[in-house]
Amino acid sequence: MSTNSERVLPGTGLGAAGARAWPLRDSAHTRALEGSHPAGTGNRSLMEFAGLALARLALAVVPHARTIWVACGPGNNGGDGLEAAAHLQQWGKQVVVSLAHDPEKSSTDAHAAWLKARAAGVSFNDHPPEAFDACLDALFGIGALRPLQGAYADWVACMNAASTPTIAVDLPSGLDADTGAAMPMHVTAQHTLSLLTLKPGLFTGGGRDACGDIWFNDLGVQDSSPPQALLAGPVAITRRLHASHKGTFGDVCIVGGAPGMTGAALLAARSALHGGAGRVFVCPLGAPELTLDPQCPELMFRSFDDLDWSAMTLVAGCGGGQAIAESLPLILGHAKQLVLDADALNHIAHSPVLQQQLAQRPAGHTVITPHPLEAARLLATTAAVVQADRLGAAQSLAERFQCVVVLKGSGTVIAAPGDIPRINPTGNAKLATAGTGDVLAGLVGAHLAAGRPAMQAACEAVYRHGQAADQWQGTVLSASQLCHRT
Ligand SMILES: NC(=O)C1=CN([C@@H]2O[C@H](COP(=O)(O)OP(=O)(O)OC[C@H]3O[C@@H](n4cnc5c(N)ncnc54)[C@H](OP(=O)(O)O)[C@@H]3O)[C@@H](O)[C@H]2O)[C@@H](O)CC1
Ligand SMILES: Nc1ncnc2c1ncn2[C@@H]1O[C@H](COP(=O)(O)OP(=O)(O)O)[C@@H](O)[C@H]1O
Ligand SMILES: [K+]
Repeated sequence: MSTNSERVLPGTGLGAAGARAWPLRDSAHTRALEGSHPAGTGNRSLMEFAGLALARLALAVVPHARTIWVACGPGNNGGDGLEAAAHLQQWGKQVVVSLAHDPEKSSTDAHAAWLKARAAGVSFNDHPPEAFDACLDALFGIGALRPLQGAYADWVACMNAASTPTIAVDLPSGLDADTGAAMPMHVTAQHTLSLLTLKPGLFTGGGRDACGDIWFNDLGVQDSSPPQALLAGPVAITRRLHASHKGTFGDVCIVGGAPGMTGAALLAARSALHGGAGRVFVCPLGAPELTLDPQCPELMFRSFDDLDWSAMTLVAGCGGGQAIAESLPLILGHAKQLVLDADALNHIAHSPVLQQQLAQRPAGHTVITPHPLEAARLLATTAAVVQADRLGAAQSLAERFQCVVVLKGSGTVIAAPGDIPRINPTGNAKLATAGTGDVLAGLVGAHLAAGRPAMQAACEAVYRHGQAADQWQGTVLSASQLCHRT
């Protein structure tokens, strides 16, 4: 029997992380939606649809499994697991269910599912079977609020230690559905079936590592209300008009590269060039004697004081060190379009005057690209706080500084004032190497210079940057190599 769920990540097609954009909905919205469809569709409850979808997915991804362990929690997530257990047992599998609660005290639907599982001949055991071919994590979904302890913690440890696949019901137990923050004890699944809605926490922070492949089943409920976030879709290929010239694609100027960090400016510049900018200038703050990049002779080197950059897109801060500080008032005041990265952001974080200047720039012309620590400095908090709610942190930065924010890391978040935040589906840990952020800043500059609105420029650049890493065949990807492939 084939699955009736859709695979969201990884998408199908060459290196495609996400084949299309998906609406993401948080747990408060999900509960409200559930409340408006208490009986599901037809005569079946949502839990019955969920259980059938789970059983069908299990059969599709582990078709040869004979013994399936279903670990069920006390809430409706456990109920979904019991529904699936009944189906799998009826389809000839040996199903062992573990419960650590009194099923007589469950919700009406979960109690009915327990009765069904018993009637189907499922075995019940307080301990996991000695050997199992697959496991369903039906411990906790959107209702898990506290750290997992006792039998639940033991079962999570057992799932994570097993060499057989785990399929998480709705979300991996111990993962926050809204933020992607993972509790110290959480399930690391090979597959996750998100039910009724796709939750944002699956795609950012700890989500990607905890979920494995991500699947979705809407349980037959259509929802056209505005989402709380969007999973960004693929970038449309733009055709270059025949009658175009280098001026059509805009000028990018890279200001950065303090002593010892000239490479950061060069990486950003090469990336802007390969990303499609018409002309790229470099103002190396720490190496005025530098007049040529032999590996990229297209780049033009100028002194920042002598160049008329007023009509260009500026990318400021890559390897900027202390040297970028004195230029920032001028840049913030006069750059037409601006990307701020690294040390530019660190200086702004320490200066209320620069912060005010940033917030007062004309709307829609500025993109900042902090990693979590840079974001924390700007918000006067810690990287751990930022990581605990990446969507919230990015949106706060966007509102506070009135600009587009690219909060980098696993599941990069792109936010703009008054807009729905996006989570980028592309990219992987091959990008976790020095200089890839400089490449991204240059690429955002190229997309801005080509005339894209700031939010679109940021989303496109982040998607392409990650896609290049997803399509890279080698195990190691250097920033220099990445520049050429975006
Ligand atoms: N909503 C929907 O649209 C649909 C929902 N569906 C499914 O229902 C799931 C949500 O169900 P849910 O609301 O019952 O929450 P769930 O995640 O089972 O956990 C809550 C229970 O766990 C307990 N508990 C929490 N932490 C604990 C801990 N550390 N250690 C021990 N106990 C702990 C908590 O106890 P309490 O806090 O009340 O003491 C409560 O009893 C959802 O993810 C999806 O799978 C689908 O069937 C159909 C559509
Ligand atoms: N595990 C990962 N998954 C996806 N993207 C990642 C991962 N690790 C790093 N990246 C990406 O790599 C880039 C690193 O940027 P940054 O931390 O600024 O590095 P640097 O300052 O050395 O250039 C960002 O675009 C980030 O999103
Ligand atoms: K679960």
